[in-house]
Amino acid sequence: MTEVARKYVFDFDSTLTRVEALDVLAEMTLQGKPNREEIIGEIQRITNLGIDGDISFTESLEQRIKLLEAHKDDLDGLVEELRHKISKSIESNKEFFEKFSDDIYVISCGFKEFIDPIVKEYNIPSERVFANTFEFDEQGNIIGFDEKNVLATHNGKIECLKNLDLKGEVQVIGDGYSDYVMREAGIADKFFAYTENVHREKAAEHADHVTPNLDEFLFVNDLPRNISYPKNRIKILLLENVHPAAFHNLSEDGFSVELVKTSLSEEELIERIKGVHVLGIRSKTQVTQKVMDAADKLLVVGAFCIGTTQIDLNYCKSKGVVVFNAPYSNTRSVVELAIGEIIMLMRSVFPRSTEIHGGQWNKTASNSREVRGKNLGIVGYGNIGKQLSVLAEAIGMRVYYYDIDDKLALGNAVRCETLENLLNISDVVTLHIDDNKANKDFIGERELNQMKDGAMLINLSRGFVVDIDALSAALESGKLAGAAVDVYPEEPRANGEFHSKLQGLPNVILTPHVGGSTEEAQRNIADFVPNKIMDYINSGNTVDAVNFPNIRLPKQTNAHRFLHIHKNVPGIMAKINKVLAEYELNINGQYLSTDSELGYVITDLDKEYNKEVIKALRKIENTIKFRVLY
Ligand SMILES: NC(=O)C1=CN([C@@H]2O[C@H](COP(=O)(O)OP(=O)(O)OC[C@H]3O[C@@H](n4cnc5c(N)ncnc54)[C@H](O)[C@@H]3O)[C@@H](O)[C@H]2O)C=CC1
Ligand SMILES: O=C(O)C(=O)COP(=O)(O)O
Repeated sequence: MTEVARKYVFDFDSTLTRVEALDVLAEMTLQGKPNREEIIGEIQRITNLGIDGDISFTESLEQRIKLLEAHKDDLDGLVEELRHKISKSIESNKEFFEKFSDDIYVISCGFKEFIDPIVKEYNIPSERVFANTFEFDEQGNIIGFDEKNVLATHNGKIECLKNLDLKGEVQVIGDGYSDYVMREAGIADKFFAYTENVHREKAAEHADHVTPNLDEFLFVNDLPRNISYPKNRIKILLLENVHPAAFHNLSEDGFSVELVKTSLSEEELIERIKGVHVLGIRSKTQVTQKVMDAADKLLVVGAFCIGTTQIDLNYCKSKGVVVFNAPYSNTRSVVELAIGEIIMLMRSVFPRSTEIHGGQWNKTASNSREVRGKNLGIVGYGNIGKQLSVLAEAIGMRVYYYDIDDKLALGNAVRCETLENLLNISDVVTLHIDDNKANKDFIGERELNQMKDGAMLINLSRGFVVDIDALSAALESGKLAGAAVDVYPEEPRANGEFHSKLQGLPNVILTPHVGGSTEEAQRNIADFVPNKIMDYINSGNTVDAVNFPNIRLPKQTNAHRFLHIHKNVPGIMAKINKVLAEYELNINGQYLSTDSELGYVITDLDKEYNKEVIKALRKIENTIKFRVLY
């Protein structure tokens, strides 16, 4: 694996560190000055002009140093600051710098005074750091730089590298055009545009390879690295307009994320799923067997909602694909909408509103009632049902509930033994049963007839739960005095035209599946689900997975982690450990979680391993998926 002859030439600013050091120095030295912002802006502008090669580098340096008004004493503070600003993937790959120390060089147009102490911690000695040096006056003020240094001149890096006369293949890793020119001049063999901190078009355009982090660089060169597969190679496809924070959270962690506003049809998804490692959906997208069969790289499906029956959970499991959802993030939003709708329906607010919008003043108390003292029947006493129970009591309703499971009654809520009991006594019936397909037509003609005359029905659960024909008939006949419906048997994939039998009926509130669509809920989901996804991809954790044995793993440093997903048949563990023993691997820790169909075993190893072991582990009969984490 070790290429003895290869040399690695790193840029410093915005490559090894996340920042341009002189910008940081400016922030420090200009503190408290009235025109600070202006000067910092100017320094950044000059820095960029220099980096992109639009003004000569010497010129850029001169102008900046003048504006800086820095002193020798400021440099200690700067170094301290830079220590906390090492690029994330550089920091996590210290091992590479240790192992290849002799072959690593820094060529920078920055200054040795702050570069040396930083890169020293990465085993790069001062003699392999090529950079400018400051000139100070007697008081220690920085007044200039050593103009004889080639690095103070335009394209000085070319000259510097030439003088070094390095043997073997020379690879340059940097973010700027000044790094690329070494390759253009033919002195370096390859240029890697390093975009972890800043993406400079000019550098990327000319690169042999754009590397969004050091992991990618190490992967391409097959060098030792902290994670076995660079995160930027992990593709995440987020459908159905999930909150932009999800995009931010996942991109921040280094993944390649694509956002699509709408849901996709099965055919479209089959087309798009190829090469995708993580799929994010909401309630609309159907993850069917055909979709799964087309998914050649899929590791995780994230449902950015509560419901998961749009996903073939078992088939996902059989393919080793873990599914997460957000079981609580939008609960409160649904509950608040239910409370609002109960009041709106009982007061006939929508008919009054429609009349007045049409120019009709109709002040009347008929069919307008308080909710206080009325019976609320909650069907499905789960997370939503229970929270609704508490809030409804707080506004004076008498709560009854029905659930197939035994559920503890909260507050003064009263459990009904049968659905019929509940339907018989409720002034408002609200549905919060889960999205299990067995709940299809749960409320049909018979159940509607069991309701009190003039009662109201709310459905915020799933469209297929209510027989819409029967509901519209009950409303038209006056059996029911109103309804609020948020979910429909057929819902469009994108915003646009929509038709339902319920349209135009009086005292019927129709909403387009927005029970969980609040800014707060969507924001919460955009944190919750990506955290689960990242936890699985980065560490192998499956806590809260809906279709997979749950396991929380200890964090490992300086270890290798193998994830092995297999059918739960006798003897697999023995086979795995036999292979590990054959390759003389020392096991640091091993964790197993199973259900009746599937086994998930995680093995931590404490030393380098022969890559052949991976092939051998993959070959074990009944293996579903195998992944090396780091
Ligand atoms: N409109 C919207 O935007 C949203 C809709 N939902 C839907 O709300 C529903 C409830 O969500 P959660 O309370 O979080 O679910 P949950 O799983 O916590 O509660 C569901 C409850 O329904 C009960 N249940 C299931 N089938 C039943 C049946 N046939 N008869 C009586 N009880 C039954 C279960 O035992 C459970 O207690 C789900 O269908 C979910 O998809 C959730 C969020 C937003
Ligand atoms: O959370 C759920 O189950 C919902 O029904 C909300 O779905 P949505 O994310 O709005 O498509």
